[in-house]
Amino acid sequence: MENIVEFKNVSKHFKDFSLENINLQIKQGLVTGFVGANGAGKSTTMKLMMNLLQADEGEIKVFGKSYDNNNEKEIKERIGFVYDSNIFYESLNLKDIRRIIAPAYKNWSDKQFYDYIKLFELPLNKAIKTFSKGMQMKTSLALALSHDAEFIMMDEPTAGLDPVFRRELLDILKDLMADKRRTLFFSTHITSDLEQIADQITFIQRGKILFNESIQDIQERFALVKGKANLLNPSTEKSFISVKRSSNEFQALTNNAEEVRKSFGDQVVLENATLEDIMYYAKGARHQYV
Ligand SMILES: Nc1ncnc2c1ncn2[C@@H]1O[C@H](COP(=O)(O)OP(=O)(O)OP(=O)(O)O)[C@@H](O)[C@H]1O
Repeated sequence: MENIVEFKNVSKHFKDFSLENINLQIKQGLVTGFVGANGAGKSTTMKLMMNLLQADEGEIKVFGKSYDNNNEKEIKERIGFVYDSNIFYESLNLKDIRRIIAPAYKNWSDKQFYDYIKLFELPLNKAIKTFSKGMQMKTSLALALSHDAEFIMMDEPTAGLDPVFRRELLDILKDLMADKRRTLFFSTHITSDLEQIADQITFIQRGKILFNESIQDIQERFALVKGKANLLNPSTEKSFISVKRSSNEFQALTNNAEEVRKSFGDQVVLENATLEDIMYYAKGARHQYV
């Protein structure tokens, strides 16, 4: 499977925060969900992908090309970056925006644009400032699709949307992905959206990628483990990413369910871990795990 994006040992340092040694591959035709706590580095990673920020170390390739050698325009033609807020001058309407944006793209299709505007039920003549958050999100998506973007990147597209529109948006995204020609990468805090649509999950924590795996692998490897607290000692605890104790019992997260099954047998109970469980336990992780 082709890599649409590839990060090799990428680092970016700010005064109080660093993205460290990021290795990441985004595969063609898949939906990859990007999760991590507030401030974990998701937007920074996406800005690096868009060349809105430049890495201090390492190599970034998009469609197999780096941003040097005057490749930027060619790469950007093929990306639709869906922002989470209105980036256009607010008194413009959709007709004005089309007039400004269309000439910038070789692959622009007016037919696609008007088809999506109709599908998304957006008004052409109303100022963008009157649009709801959901309408602004649809506008960004319609623009990305009108230049036939192969790689669609969205920063928290479902944040602040009502549940009905969220589901509609997920349906639209599922339809777009049906022919596997496009690749979708989006950040979110709403893990239930990912359970509906994602093939792959990239998990970032404090500037480090903890894993980038298929949903199936995550479901197989990760589990919540429950048992009596007297089973815990420094050696057995090594099987767990993090452990929460109450007086006589513990609950823990493992990323190696099979090993835990072998070593603890029926002394413990294993349950499927949701993405939310993984995020919750990973916050208290005692060590780096991949
Ligand atoms: N230009 C910048 N200069 C200095 N620090 C920055 C800059 N951009 C981001 N940061 C810092 O980098 C860290 C990561 O920010 P980032 O926006 O990437 O996180 P995030 O995972 O997208 O968070 P959220 O889920 O809250 O949107 C934060 O501590 C932020 O303050």
